[in-house]
Amino acid sequence: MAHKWRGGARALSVEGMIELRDLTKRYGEKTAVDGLSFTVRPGIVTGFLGPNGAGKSTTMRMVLGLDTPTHGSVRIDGEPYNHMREPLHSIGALLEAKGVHPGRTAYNHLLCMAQSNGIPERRVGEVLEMVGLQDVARKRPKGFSLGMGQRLGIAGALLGDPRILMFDEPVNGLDPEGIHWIRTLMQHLAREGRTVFVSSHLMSEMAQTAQHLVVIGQGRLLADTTMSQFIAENSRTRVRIRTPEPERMQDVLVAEGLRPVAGHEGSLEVEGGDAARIGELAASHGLVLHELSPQRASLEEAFMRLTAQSVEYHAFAPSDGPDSGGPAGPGGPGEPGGQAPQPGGPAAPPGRPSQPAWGQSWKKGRER
Ligand SMILES: Nc1ncnc2c1ncn2[C@@H]1O[C@H](COP(=O)(O)OP(=O)(O)OP(=O)(O)O)[C@@H](O)[C@H]1O
Repeated sequence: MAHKWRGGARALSVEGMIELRDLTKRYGEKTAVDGLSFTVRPGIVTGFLGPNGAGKSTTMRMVLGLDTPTHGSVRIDGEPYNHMREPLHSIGALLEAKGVHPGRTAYNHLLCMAQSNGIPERRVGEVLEMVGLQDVARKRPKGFSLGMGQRLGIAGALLGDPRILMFDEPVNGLDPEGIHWIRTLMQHLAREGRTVFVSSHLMSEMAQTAQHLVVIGQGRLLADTTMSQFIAENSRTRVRIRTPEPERMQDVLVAEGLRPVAGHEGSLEVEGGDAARIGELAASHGLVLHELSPQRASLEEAFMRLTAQSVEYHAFAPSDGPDSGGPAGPGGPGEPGGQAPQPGGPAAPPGRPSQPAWGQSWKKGRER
């Protein structure tokens, strides 16, 4: 990956872009992708998010011409994938299902890909080194760990030194070191001016990796926006208050038209409250505060709010029983057995209707 991509006249138009226009895919009665239109641009990592079954993999398969759209179109660098003579030079992809010939070594697998795309053999050694698989180049991938398999898939994606890279769930099942490696690689590729389009279920991972987000639910576009705008537009802020006189504080807040709810460990939480105003109110009533902290919503929370209506298969967390609405305890965010804590992310507010537990108890029921 020696060069940076520089813009010529073509680069100003469509080069490095993936353009979807009214893309639709139906499988019988099922509409997997429903009129999607968006453009993925170079120089940044674009995260592609959506609950299970939202249509991410189907969309990515249509980008690569592996599935035929029922309606609409996808263009890469201005043309459909199937019109490209040597597509690996334009777009490299890692899809969930890896097609590796069981009898071929890692080296030969890449060599076959290279030969069918007019790529010189020396590039095979280069990409194996880039992904750290040079020592196992002559081994068969069937004995590879999940992480090694992902690295081999990424080596294949990088083979043609393409300007556009597309990864479907690249960190699925990887250990922290593997996740860190892929994240760093994607950011590096984007800094080189490449287009990086990556799907993931891991909200916290996307928060650290992507600058732009495309969110879909049940095949439809829900958001196409920057990361910071996405969080701001789809989440509400909350203020946490801790005081030795919670009842009196509550009365003061209610008198101001605010709606405090019982928070974690005896705290009060106010949706949409302004911390400065609450602090002034407390001072004017002589109330001692032990904590007054705005709770910034995490990407995970913003995502769940946005997609709550469009998840395909709902399952409910154990907390949906009689205890739902109580203080966040074990199993709640940040607690053992709960969702991964988010940097700056709040605990689930008590009193709020429970939402499906992300990544905990959702299971797909595929017709495939
Ligand atoms: N070949 C197929 N035949 C029938 N239905 C399909 C087929 N492929 C996908 N679907 C359905 O289309 C919908 C979208 O599936 P898709 O795999 O694209 O979603 P996804 O967002 O990638 O999900 P996940 O994150 O769980 O992988 C699902 O309801 C799925 O069951």
